[in-house]
Amino acid sequence: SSGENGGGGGRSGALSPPPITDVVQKIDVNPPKGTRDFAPEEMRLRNWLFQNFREVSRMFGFEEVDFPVLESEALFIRKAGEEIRDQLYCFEDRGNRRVALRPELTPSLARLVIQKGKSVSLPLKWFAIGQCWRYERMTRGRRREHYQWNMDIIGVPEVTAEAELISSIVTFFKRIGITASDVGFKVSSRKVLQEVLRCYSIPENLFSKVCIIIDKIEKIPLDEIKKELKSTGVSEEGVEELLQVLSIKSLAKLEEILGSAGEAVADLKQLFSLAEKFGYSEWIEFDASVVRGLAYYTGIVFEGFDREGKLRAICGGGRYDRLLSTFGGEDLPACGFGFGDAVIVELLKERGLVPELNLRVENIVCALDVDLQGAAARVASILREKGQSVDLVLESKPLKWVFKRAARVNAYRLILVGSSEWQRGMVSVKILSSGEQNEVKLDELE
Ligand SMILES: CC(=O)Nc1cnc2ccccc2c1
Repeated sequence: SSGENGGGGGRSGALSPPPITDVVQKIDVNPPKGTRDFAPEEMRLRNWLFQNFREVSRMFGFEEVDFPVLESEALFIRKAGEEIRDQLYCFEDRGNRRVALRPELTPSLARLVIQKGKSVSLPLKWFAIGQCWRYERMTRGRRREHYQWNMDIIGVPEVTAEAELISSIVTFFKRIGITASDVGFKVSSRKVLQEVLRCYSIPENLFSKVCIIIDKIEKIPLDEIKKELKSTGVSEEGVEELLQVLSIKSLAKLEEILGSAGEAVADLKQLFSLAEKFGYSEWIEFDASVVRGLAYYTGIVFEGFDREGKLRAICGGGRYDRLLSTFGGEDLPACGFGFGDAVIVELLKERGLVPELNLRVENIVCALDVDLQGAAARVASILREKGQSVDLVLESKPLKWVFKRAARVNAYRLILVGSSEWQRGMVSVKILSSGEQNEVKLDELE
């Protein structure tokens, strides 16, 4: 506590002890449970990841958008029994409004599309990278926040949109050294379930609930799944038929069961043929058990998985043609995906693909005595005006310290401002890798 609060404390000598109000109780310097800090090394990796997200989005002609991390709770209240709903980070604000930290980006995107209405021309190709939140009991020790890359195409009913989205993710994986032998995409369509449920005259409004239950098929025991399905109103026979269909791993088999007339088979055949044209056939496989855990998907769904089966889904997405109308907007065909920043880093570590990202400063500039500090500042400004990075030594330090600092910031060269050279308008430049040192006129420094 310095002079500003009048009382004692401050730096000058041993005055009276600071008034009791100034003593801050020891605070916990760790971030809140389930959240992370990004110190420089972690931030470099995050920036590298996001730069690749952005570069791929740009290559696919997508425009970046963003939304508030705080949204009206109503945006996320869905009654399909999703996990994301149980873990909503929601509260009442000082204006007595029910608000929530967004658990995903798609509803915000839908909201903005409706808000823009006729003023935007279709198709929209938007991407966002945003922090998403969940509140879950820390018993599971899982994170409460992560960053998600989303890409969405609004206004395209054809499967070409889903094929384009998968192509963008494949492009991303290839950019960071991940191959089709590392990961794959399981692809299916919710229309498969829809067509089966129709055979058993299950009412449409149960469709989302059934999907959410089925999404848990690998997470909870099978008889629990059956129980939940029956309590939702699916008949014994319907449950058996559903589970039968979900185990299909080939499109041909699916066609045998569902026939060739339905949209599910037609969409999936088109997707696989487009995948061939895009050149990523070896990345995708049909798997009828993929339904994804978000209520609003209506068609093709897909998820990226690691072929060693050690990690959770890397990314996931699909078609959600009804989401806009649930917000009172005009229905618009839409599809998109979410790609989290956590599992991918685990995968990169597993595969030894985390890049070496060292801080590199081009110059470290140091005055050799205290009355040359101004001269050193001038040298730093000249270099910075040329767009160069400079770590300017801000206090008088022994040369030993300066060399240590130069190594720490991984400087390319050390520029020393000494009085005899400065009299002659020169500075001393040392290339730290080779040790080569020479004097350079100030106005010839580049
Ligand atoms: C692996 C991981 O951290 N998952 C994660 C972490 N935080 C979240 C926060 C909101 C929604 C989903 C989330 C998912």
